[in-house]
Amino acid sequence: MLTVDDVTFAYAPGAPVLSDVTFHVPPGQVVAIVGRNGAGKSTLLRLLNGLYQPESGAIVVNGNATSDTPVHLLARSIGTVFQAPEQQIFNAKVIDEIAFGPKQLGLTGKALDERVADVLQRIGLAGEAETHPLDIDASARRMVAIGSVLAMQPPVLLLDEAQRGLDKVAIDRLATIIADEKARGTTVLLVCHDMDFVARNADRVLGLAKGRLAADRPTEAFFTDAALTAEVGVEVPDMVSLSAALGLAPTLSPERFAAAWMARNEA
Ligand SMILES: Nc1ncnc2c1ncn2[C@@H]1O[C@H](COP(=O)(O)OP(=O)(O)OP(=O)(O)O)[C@@H](O)[C@H]1O
Repeated sequence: MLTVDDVTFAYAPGAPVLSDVTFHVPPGQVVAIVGRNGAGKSTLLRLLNGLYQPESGAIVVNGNATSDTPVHLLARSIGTVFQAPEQQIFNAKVIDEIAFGPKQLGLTGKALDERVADVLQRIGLAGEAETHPLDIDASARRMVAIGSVLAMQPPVLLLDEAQRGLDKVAIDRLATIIADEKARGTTVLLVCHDMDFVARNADRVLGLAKGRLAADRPTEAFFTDAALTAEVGVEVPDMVSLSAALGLAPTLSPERFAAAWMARNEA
């Protein structure tokens, strides 16, 4: 569970980069935060994991107010995969990188081994457990960084452009991981410029424009509102642009697209 209430933040006095931002995300929901470059996404993310404090308003992560929870304790509630996550890697074996976080949480013995084995399998690297993270390809290395956060089982998971640089197989694997986390009741936030990835994985979209929350809609309702996507300044997924190009009602659903296409051809 994540609660952001009326949050305003400025780097310089009198020049807020986020103003009056309010949203709540329940457990088991996947929310994408989208917007133009400079809209305030990374700033919001740093507020959520307690690296910055709001000028006004409040943020509560899994029952912990960011204003009075030290960042290292907050990290137990909110796991962040930063952009360029491979820079978070510092162990000499893939398995040690995955085990590091759970060990810090006090896991030992069978519980630790099972947790690590499960994550290695989920990130597709069970066969590379003993390999040095620098000896696997960039996509796999990124999966190691994602796995090291998953291994902590945070109730809130922030993925900042985690799909960027992944190969096709790894992107599918990440989609499965997101779906599994959702099923486990994790609150998942994606900061993402890839609108096809957002359309495929998010239940809901928050659109930031000039530091304000311009959109808070279910994913399909967001992407099929041309005025809103223009205001937020994002591309629409291929399925929506294809529907529009063919003069069909915009949709993210291949089934609805096919039904509309066939109905028109039969008419
Ligand atoms: N450390 C900083 N000091 C001063 N201004 C900053 C700082 N970091 C970001 N900004 C400014 O705050 C605004 C929001 O930036 P932010 O990085 O949060 O946007 P973003 O949506 O994440 O952009 P991008 O998609 O390019 O990552 C921008 O105007 C940016 O120039």
